[in-house]
Amino acid sequence: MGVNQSARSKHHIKDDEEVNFDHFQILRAIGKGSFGKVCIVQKKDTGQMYAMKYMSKAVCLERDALRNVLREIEILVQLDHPFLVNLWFSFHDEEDMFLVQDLLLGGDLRYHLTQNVQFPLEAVRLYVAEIALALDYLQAKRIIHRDIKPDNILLDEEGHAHLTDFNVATLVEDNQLASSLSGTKPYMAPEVYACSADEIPGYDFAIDWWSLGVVAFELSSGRRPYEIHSQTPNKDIRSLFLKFPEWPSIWPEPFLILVKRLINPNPQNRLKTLDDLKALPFMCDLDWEAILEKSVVPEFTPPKGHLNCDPTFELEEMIVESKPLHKKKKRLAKQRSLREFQSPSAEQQEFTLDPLAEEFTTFNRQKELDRQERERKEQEWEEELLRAMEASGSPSASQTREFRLSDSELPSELTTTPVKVEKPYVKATYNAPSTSKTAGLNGSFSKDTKNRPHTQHSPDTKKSAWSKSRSATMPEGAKVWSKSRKS
Ligand SMILES: Nc1ncnc2c1ncn2[C@@H]1O[C@H](COP(=O)(O)OP(=O)(O)OP(=O)(O)O)[C@@H](O)[C@H]1O
Repeated sequence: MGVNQSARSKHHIKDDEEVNFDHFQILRAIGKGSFGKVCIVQKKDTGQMYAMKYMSKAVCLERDALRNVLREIEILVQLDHPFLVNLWFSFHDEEDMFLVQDLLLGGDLRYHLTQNVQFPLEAVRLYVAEIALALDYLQAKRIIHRDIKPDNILLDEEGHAHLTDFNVATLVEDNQLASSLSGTKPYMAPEVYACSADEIPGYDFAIDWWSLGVVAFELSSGRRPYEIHSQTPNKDIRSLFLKFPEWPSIWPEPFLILVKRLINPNPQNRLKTLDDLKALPFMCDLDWEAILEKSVVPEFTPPKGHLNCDPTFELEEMIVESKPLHKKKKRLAKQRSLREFQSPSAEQQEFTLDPLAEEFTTFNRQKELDRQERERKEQEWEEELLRAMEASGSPSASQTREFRLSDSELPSELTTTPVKVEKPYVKATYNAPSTSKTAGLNGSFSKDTKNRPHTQHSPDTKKSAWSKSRSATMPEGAKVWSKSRKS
């Protein structure tokens, strides 16, 4: 479904307008998670397609999951990597919170496992390399994902892997450890369980590399190294880790070494850096630059011609859903006009349902990219001007630069100001300092184990990494929604 040029200009969004639900055309439902649903959308002004995940505020509140979503968004706005599912926009309305992300049409690895795809080792090698690049990037930003599993690795149409779902991710300060029992049981590292049993003070990035090892094992054999399910008691899981897994005998030695180094119960001896991975015999002849540029062709290409997802999501949204997304506009308009006739106290009630609304981070990556592009062009223009002046015998570039105003001398809203000085004319460019806003999340995030099979989330009680990360800087496009609560 295309949006032609005139239709796009009709949908032009003003610079000062916040992105919202009306800016997207809903195309079809493609997925469902514990708290939200996912559909394909098209941005009306640009025609660009995205995946839009939307979560009911009421449901999240009821299941004590609101803080996790706010936290996920705060982490996502800081990230941009070829092997992550990147966030483009986040916003909310009275009913839902929306995350608009890269659209990955190749399906998740869990879907392909259930379709009995037998991944060749070459394919697994590339997944490991791509996810390892993403982990290395996250590690540099001090983020532990904590939920690496086939369900959270989405393929694009060519078959490249992208890590998603930062719902239980955490940000740790230097020399700090994470400590909560978070993740999905069969993929959780031994030290996560040991920490929950109070035997160790915490764990670090090494847990993500363990999970990557479990994923590599599963993709290459169709089973996991240890027989662990969501109901397996933690103490039984811990005794399972005392034995070595049964390694498939058909695996070639270099691949076996890779998996053994990842699934090492001792985090000190585990493979946990990109450099260590690159040095392994199974990985050492890879062209890592080409991998990062996605120019290595994946061995497994997701089937084209049909959506790689369960088709029942679409039917469910159309038939069963009591608040279907495609009827949202009408529904909200009706509710809003109804509210106009209600007492202010009813309006207050709405806000009591939405206690964290003021901490929601609205985000617009497009705006940020546009700003960067504008700055790049201004910079180019200035350099060209200086070159031309030098060539024509005008004051040298260094002399000319003396005429530039410093940032502090210019009004903050100024982007480009021609300034007249003694001849020749000099253009002073205001290079806006990268502004940062501080996230306003309070406290730790909550436990929401009840309705989420295989997944446990709980607060990092032994330290408050997240509360420390409250001062994390965010890109220009991010801002904390600041509508004051009516109380
Ligand atoms: N960016 C995306 N592009 C394409 N499909 C997606 C995208 N994000 C999610 N999906 C699909 O939608 C499904 C549901 O996604 P969602 O993140 O809500 O669920 P989940 O990871 O299973 O959530 P949870 O772990 O919270 O239960 C995924 O399994 C995936 O197949």
